[in-house]
Amino acid sequence: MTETGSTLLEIRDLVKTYRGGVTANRGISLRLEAGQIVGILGPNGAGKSTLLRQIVGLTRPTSGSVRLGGRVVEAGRMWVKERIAYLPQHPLALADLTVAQAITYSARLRGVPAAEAARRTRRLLESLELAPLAGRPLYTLSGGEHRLAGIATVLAAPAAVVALDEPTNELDPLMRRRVWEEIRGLKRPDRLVLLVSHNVLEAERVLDRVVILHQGQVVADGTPAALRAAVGESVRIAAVFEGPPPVGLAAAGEVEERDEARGRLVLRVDPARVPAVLARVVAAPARLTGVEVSRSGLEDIYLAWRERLEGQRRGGQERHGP
Ligand SMILES: Nc1ncnc2c1ncn2[C@@H]1O[C@H](COP(=O)(O)OP(=O)(O)OP(=O)(O)O)[C@@H](O)[C@H]1O
Repeated sequence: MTETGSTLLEIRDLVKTYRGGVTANRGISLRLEAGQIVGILGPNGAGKSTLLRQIVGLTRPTSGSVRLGGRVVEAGRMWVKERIAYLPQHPLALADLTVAQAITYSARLRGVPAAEAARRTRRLLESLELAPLAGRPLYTLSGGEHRLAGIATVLAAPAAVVALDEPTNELDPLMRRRVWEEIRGLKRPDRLVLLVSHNVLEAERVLDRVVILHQGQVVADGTPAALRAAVGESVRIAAVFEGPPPVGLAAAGEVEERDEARGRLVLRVDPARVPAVLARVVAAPARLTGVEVSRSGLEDIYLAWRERLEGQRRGGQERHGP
């Protein structure tokens, strides 16, 4: 947990048990600071959306609290609406409005003057390539178009806390890139951007801090660099051969993937071993058609944490973390 004087959002011992008995969050405590973009990652059902909905005040915690600037967040309060902008995973609001109306309305709702709201609407329609859809009601849009329109409504008047649930879900690669640029552009010393994403590789480029949830608990929390160091720095060597990959190029524990049919061999090695292993890959008695060497990224960190947790569960251990 990061301890500084500039905590904007304080989450204490948050527990959420839904009617029906599913416990989605089991005692989450976090201090989140302004000036950061924080990613909440974790497998399906880990409790990410539940956490986000409690943070924005839409889901009431079973116990524990969420405080924004020291005040308990409660749904429907004007001060909460003014300070938190939220993109839900399945947006339903404003469905009868046209794309342009929804963006403008959202800006006006947060107190943006009419002329400025119109200017922002034009800019967002342009940058997110929504101009051809400006006059279409939201309910007529495709999944990806709807998501882009939702992002535009949030960006029209970004608040002190911007909470985005899967902002790039259903978007094509070009629009994903645009949206990541817009998210990066949201970073300001007085604003906290929180996002849930499964696009770990893309998220990594914008995140200052990563919180990994697993079964409703925080299992890792830190900068991407710190989390990388915690799981051990390693280098990934992905080689493609014509025909089945040769054996014996690396130690058994270093082989992450072997695909006989595609001739693909993925190794994960200690940085000091890279020259020796690469030399063997290149000198192997099979035609090498491609090789890619990369440092471990957030996706690897994430997978390593999952492996570790599953190992602990199999071993019947109670303790989480490295
Ligand atoms: N309204 C609800 N009523 C009952 N159970 C719910 C409700 N919403 C979520 N859950 C359950 O709570 C758990 C956590 O769900 P949540 O949506 O927070 O996970 P998530 O990490 O966001 O998952 P995903 O990545 O699949 O979106 C899941 O087991 C889910 O089925």
